[in-house]
Amino acid sequence: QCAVAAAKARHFRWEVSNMFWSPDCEEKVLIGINGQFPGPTIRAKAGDTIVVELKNGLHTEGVVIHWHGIRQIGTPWADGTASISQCAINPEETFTYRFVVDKPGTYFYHGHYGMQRAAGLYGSLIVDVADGEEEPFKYDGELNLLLSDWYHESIYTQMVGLSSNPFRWIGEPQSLLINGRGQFNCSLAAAHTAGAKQCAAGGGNRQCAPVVLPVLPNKTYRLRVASTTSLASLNLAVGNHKLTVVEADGNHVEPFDVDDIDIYSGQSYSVLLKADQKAASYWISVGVRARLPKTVPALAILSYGGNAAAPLQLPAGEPPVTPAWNDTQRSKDFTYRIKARKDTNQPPPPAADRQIVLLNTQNLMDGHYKWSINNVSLSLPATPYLGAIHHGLQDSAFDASGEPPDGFPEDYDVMRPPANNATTASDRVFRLRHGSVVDVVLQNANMLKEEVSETHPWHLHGHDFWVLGYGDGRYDAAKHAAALNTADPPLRNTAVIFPHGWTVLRFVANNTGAWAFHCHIEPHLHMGMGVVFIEGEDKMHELDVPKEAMACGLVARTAAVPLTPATPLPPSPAPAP
Ligand SMILES: O=C1O[C@H]([C@@H](O)CO)C(O)=C1O
Repeated sequence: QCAVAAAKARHFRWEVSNMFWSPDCEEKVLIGINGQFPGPTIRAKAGDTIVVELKNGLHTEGVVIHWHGIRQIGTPWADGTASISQCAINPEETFTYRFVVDKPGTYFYHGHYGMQRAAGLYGSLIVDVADGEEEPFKYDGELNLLLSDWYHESIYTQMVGLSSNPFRWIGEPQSLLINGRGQFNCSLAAAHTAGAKQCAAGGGNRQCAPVVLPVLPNKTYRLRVASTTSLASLNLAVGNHKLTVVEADGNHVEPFDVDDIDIYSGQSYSVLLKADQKAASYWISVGVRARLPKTVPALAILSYGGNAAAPLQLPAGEPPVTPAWNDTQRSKDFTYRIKARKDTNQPPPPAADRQIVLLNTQNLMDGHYKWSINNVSLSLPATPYLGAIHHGLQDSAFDASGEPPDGFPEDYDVMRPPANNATTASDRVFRLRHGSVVDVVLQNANMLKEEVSETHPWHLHGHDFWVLGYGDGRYDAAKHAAALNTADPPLRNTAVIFPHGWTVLRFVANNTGAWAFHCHIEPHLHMGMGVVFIEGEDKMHELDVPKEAMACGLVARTAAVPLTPATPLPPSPAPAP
């Protein structure tokens, strides 16, 4: 009886606003929630309903919040993606998100309108197992690390640069943040100099004081690590401690031991750490991977003694050095080791109904830098797809005359810069048959620069997918399909493509909605690096979409002429005495 009654609604009343803050000891303006940065942590149990009444307290711009990793089964309008699942919430308006967190795991939430995530609009979302359930691994305590990167330039300056001709790239971040805290001034010195260590004590500024994680000797801790960086791929290492990886993106993985973990934007991990060392404290380093770093590592402190209020003992010795940014083989070795946990594994369907190949290229469009998928750069429509289809307005709200290309020419050389730079922008969508099994081949390619290909973490909304395999060069089904892993592939919501490489994913298109699938690097998405999947188009008119979610574009106009509302059922007559 108790187990059934346990699921509950958890209410949050939030106001988003701009505020002065010093995340890396330099004062800037960022986007916070209820006066906090990062935003408040949501903690719930699997099966709970989360209700967030979100007031937009920004002065002149809309806002939405995406609940990253939550599948929104039956509530696609609560996915929080502007132009896709809802209209941006206007200043002074309040919108209520209501959704079920169906699966335990380490998640986070963030803005999904323009580049608001990079302005600091994010926080942790942690879902514990339901009452009476247990994780398949044991630990005594938990530590939470939300990783991000931080730019001193405002997101407006960044966005204007990205869309200008000539192009102005945002460059590398000024600081890396752990739970919203970094130390820019210290990072001017090498992170391991004595001065930096002093600086790492925070210089008395509460907002940029380093994170101290209290542990008790011989206890085992679950470190929850999530990355919501705008650009940086990261590596996390804890001095003198091994880590055992047990969870990735809200799914169990077969445990394996490592010295450090790579984590790409949009991903999360749980790692177990045994506090089995002798000193009073140890450094935790978070460093940049996959791009030539111009940002020094962020530092936090693992403090034995268990009392966060005790005077801080800076660790003796050097912080651990995270692996070289360009040791791609090491990143591949780590990533390829991630497999579904044996005793909780649910293997994927053995075959797909449809394969979509997505070629990732950097292109020029009328002199503007774009990222395109099969030579098409995503441009979002004024009317959210979900609302447009719900109202039967496909033909006028976006280009519904066809799908974007689902492959690229046989003779295209993924190792050379694109010969044809005439990319086009489009708001076309892929329409997936409800319940069909879809394979996506993400194909990386050369940039406009010779010999360069970058790492991209792709994130799917509304689903987890199985990662069936990775490889180098061009994916060739005849050569590679047989070797894909359909036995114990990990379930994830964000998977990386390595430079000049490919990654194959499989998912079941059984969640009615409009779902973004995109590179989680904020400037890359802004430059068009994504696609949209429409699932259950024929069922979308049945959805109970709150009217306030759709008060913009063509749907705002139809809302003035109300749809024929379903006649409410009359109240049941009182039973005869
Ligand atoms: O999108 C990008 O643009 C720059 C560079 O390619 C052009 O300056 C870069 O490193 C990206 O990831």
